[in-house]
Amino acid sequence: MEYNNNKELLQSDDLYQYIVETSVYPREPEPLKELRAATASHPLATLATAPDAGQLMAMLLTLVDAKKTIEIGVFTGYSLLLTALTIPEDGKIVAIDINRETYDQIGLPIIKKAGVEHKIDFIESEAVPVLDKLLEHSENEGSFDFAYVDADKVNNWNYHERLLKLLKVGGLVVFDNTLVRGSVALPDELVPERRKQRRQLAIEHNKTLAADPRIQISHASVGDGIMICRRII
Ligand SMILES: C[S@@+](CC[C@H](N)C(=O)[O-])C[C@H]1O[C@@H](n2cnc3c(N)ncnc32)[C@H](O)[C@@H]1O
Ligand SMILES: O=c1cc(-c2ccc(O)cc2)oc2c(O)c(O)ccc12
Repeated sequence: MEYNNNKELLQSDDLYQYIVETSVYPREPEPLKELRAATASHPLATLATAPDAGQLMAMLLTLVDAKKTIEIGVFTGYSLLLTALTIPEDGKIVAIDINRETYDQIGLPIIKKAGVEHKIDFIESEAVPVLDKLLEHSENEGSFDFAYVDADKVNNWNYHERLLKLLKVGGLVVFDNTLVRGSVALPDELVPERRKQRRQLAIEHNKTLAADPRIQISHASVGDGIMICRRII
């Protein structure tokens, strides 16, 4: 076993390029292309949701007819814009990030131009208190169709517990970065130091999700890995 230094999960960069060039980029809406290009020059550009993971997310949003959604972790807004473009005109997204600078500077002008800003309620805050506030109003319980979690990994279980209460039965929570560039399958000694903590958190979170009887799961090896969780009870 050896450490795969490819940017993506697949063992071949050429295969990843084949997938995005033949199936993802040709179908990617113009505003998302523009946002991906605008994000590329940011020093933290790799934080953005991968376009192949985004395409699967758009399919999931469509399949569950998502109208009311939550997003935790916005950065410049790639996954937020794809959600806003996918849900209906009267759909709503509660978008939470501790810092709105990259959203305001890079994402928002493109989101405004795309005509979907009215669907977004951006809240600049730690996410846990926002979810707790939503749960104080009983009408929010079981009312959301979809949630996307792409923020601080230490809080993933706190998000999961709260989101399960906010989601309808049949609703989805999708967690990003569940495979940490493939490092979850490697012995600790082969993992670069900078990735060890994220890898350990992902291994524990994936294990807990797999044991949670309240959800159906599917672990998809797109982007950096996404865990799709469907509330079943
Ligand atoms: C990986 S980026 C999100 C990428 C985004 N989904 C996209 O497609 O571009 C993670 C974001 O989570 C935010 N974040 C980190 N910890 C947070 C917390 N405790 N509550 C809310 N947002 C947080 C960061 O500020 C950062 O913008
Ligand atoms: O360090 C990362 C890297 C990613 C990442 C890797 C590969 C992709 O195709 C997309 C994204 O995403 C991250 C992330 O979402 C995060 O919250 C922290 C770090 C990273």
